[in-house]
Amino acid sequence: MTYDSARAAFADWGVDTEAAIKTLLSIPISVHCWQGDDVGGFERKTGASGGGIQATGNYPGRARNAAELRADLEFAYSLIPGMHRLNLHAFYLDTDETPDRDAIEYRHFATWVDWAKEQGLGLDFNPTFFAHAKADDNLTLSHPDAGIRAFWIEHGRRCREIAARMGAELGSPAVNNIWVPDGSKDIPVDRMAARRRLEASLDAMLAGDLPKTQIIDAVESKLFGIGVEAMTVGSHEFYMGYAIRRGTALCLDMGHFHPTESVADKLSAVALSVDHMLLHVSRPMRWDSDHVVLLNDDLLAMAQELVFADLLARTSIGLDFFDATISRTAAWVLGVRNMQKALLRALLLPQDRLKSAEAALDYTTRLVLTEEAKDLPFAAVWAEVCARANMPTGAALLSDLDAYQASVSGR
Ligand SMILES: C[C@H](O)[C@H](O)[C@@H](O)C(=O)CO
Ligand SMILES: [Mn+2]
Repeated sequence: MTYDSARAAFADWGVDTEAAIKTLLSIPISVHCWQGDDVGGFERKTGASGGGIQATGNYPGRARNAAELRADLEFAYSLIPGMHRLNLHAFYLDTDETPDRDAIEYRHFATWVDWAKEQGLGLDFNPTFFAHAKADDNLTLSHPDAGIRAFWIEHGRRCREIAARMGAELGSPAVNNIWVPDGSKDIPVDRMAARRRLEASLDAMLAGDLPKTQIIDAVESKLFGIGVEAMTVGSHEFYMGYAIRRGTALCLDMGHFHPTESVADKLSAVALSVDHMLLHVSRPMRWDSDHVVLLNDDLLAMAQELVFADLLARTSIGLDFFDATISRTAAWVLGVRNMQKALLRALLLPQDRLKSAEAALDYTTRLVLTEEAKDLPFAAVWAEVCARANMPTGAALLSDLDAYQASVSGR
């Protein structure tokens, strides 16, 4: 179907495709750097990821340094319509120096900022509380040892300063997301003490106001991880309460809840108590497996909630998956484009008619419209978005992805 016919088909439903395209192109997606190198980071001395997160697979082409990662990202962005962000973890510093985590400084990330300026990207940031000897107990900010807690507090404090400087340099606040792996493999007897220590460490780390125009602090909960099956210190209830008490943003990772829970359903509930939300868009399979996101029901529901609940302006959309069994650049491109397709579909739905039917308790109309709308020509509008950006769709996308993959597979 041509775009003009699609536009007319949507107009019959009272939907303006041009308005939908304009909104879609205004939504930045924060692309996670860690898909490009299997969450390895570029410190010159780390071992395994630890913290219960691990990429599996050995596909050729992993980025081995910041320059390779930037080249891979540039390629990925070249196939993603719109202007986006990069989500950088602290252990992706770009320097010949070997500062420990409690000694990193802005200058160790300056090349990333220069590059982001050149590319017109925003930056987001994350302290890295894993892949380090002082995280080997799967305890960091909640560690019983005050010295270890102090080390991680200093790391987190420095990361906030770095993130704020990035935000200032780029004129767009950096979301600084805090995820710690802390937990217990077997049943603990003093959960309260661990949670009190985490709260106190977070308070120490987040002490001192930084301008909201430069940084948005966020906290990320998790249900469980490998090696911390019995208890995660930073559970959902812990961080939801913390975000409300301390006024931070709350990160909802789609892989960090029980598999039967709908993370989309949480958005409107959380939004009543928390000003800003961060999404880690992911695809858990049986557990927090971080598969590449598909255009599936979970993603469509998430996008629909963002649009219908009018939450786009106060939700940062980040991705969090890593698959080393396929081309890493293809994983990025596919994942981001799927998020965009889901948003576009939500923007193209007859929102007002659906909401009116629901408000009138006319569930028949709501169901019929919902189901019939599934036949609308969304693909033609997406193809138009890509054509205007000079980017391929369909099988032609694969040729571009394959060609780039071939150029890096000798790494
Ligand atoms: C690398 C990320 O910080 C990490 O994936 C975290 O966000 C997470 O989701 C851990 O399970
Ligand atoms: Mn996450």
